[in-house]
Amino acid sequence: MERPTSEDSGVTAEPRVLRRDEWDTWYGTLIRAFSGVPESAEVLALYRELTQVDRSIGVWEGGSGGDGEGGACVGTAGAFAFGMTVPGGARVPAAGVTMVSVAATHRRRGVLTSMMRRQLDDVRAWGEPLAVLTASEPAIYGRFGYGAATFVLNAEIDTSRVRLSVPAGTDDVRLRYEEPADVIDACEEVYARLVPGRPGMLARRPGWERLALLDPESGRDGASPLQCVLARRGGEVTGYARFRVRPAWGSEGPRGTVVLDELAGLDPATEAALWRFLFGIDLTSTLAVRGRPVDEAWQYQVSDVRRCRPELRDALYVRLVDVGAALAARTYQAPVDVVFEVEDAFCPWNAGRWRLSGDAKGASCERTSDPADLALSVRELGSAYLGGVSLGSLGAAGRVREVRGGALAAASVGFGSDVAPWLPHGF
Ligand SMILES: CC(=O)SCCNC(=O)CCNC(=O)[C@H](O)C(C)(C)COP(=O)(O)OP(=O)(O)OC[C@H]1O[C@@H](n2cnc3c(N)ncnc32)[C@H](O)[C@@H]1OP(=O)(O)O
Repeated sequence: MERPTSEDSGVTAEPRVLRRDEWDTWYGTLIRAFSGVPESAEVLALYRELTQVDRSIGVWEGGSGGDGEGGACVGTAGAFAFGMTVPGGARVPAAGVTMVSVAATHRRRGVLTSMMRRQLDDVRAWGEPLAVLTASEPAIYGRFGYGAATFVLNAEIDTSRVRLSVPAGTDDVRLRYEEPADVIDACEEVYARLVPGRPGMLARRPGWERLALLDPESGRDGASPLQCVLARRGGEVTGYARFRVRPAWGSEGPRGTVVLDELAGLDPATEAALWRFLFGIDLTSTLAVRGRPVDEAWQYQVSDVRRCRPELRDALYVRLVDVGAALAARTYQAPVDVVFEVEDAFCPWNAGRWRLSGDAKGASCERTSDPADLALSVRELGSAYLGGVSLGSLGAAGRVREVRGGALAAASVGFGSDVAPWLPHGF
């Protein structure tokens, strides 16, 4: 089917960098594309502050000036400057693609495609080897080379029936209610210490810690304001949980729900103490958790995992913007020496053959004219990059072609990660 070009559909403007004074209009376009329900003033103010305008683009149509000035904003996209942990613990610059929208009046005319083109060219020019995002719909970004790389666990735990067995040392952990804002620095310190240990975690940029405290009444869905419990061991802060409680009463009595927002612990005993606390809050019978790591310990401590109703969900999508730099930035849990034949129609600078040699200490990845061992698209490399999706599984799905026998299994082991990659919060 022939598609109108951006020119014959009336969208003539190319994406251009946002100006600070255009933010309200630009953000208004985004909000409308997400249904138009207004955000609270505090949420709006924080996002205005966090937006990196010099890394944000918009498409403006019908303005008087040559650059579309004064026209309508019909497309938006931003790219936070993040540092993301990769296997081995290095922090790699990653553009956090965000706030993507196209006005419904201008959909399916190539506006998103033009923004993705501009943005990936920019990310490359900034020297950032990775672009990452969470997708409103998984079908959108594969064509631009993004692959689903991390998954999260959601659960609705029936705490009236499920018991938790905790490891030794759990009773040494002391918990205390605190005002969330009063202990934000202590919580951030815990968070920062966890970042290098898990691929996919993002070092928080200044100001991001305040996102976790935003608590507009409209977002509570009948639950309490945000509550916080701080964990200490031997006087030192070792973890925290932020949560809400939604009360409910049935004919049989109380059946409230604890809704977990965030939980972090520096050691297994602290984590277990926090989970035990959440399981046991009086007048509740459900613990609702979303977006947890897929390998989190509580799953192996419960008496009945089925009554926890676990559910997997795709989370972080990864795009290798510079294949060589990205693959060389992580380590490999078993030695790898493999030539990839990479297909990348959207970022052709990545296409062709690359030799990756590496182990648990480091890696190099260079262009080569040697014959290929494995053939795949950049999207599969993105999926496998953090060790959360195995190259072997992608091969079994027909998405990686093994050219040299044995190469797939060897590379698959090397790319794995002992700790499941995890993105703790959206952006
Ligand atoms: C990281 C984030 O911010 S995720 C948030 C993404 N934004 C939203 O979901 C808000 C609501 N939706 C929108 O604003 C728009 O529909 C967008 C941004 C998803 C798509 O914008 P458009 O300008 O319509 O996309 P564009 O015309 O460039 O489409 C390019 C291709 O992607 C396809 N496509 C676009 N959106 C979708 C979708 N939601 N599902 C499946 N395919 C899609 C198009 O059909 C087209 O395919 P083709 O090249 O085979 O013809």
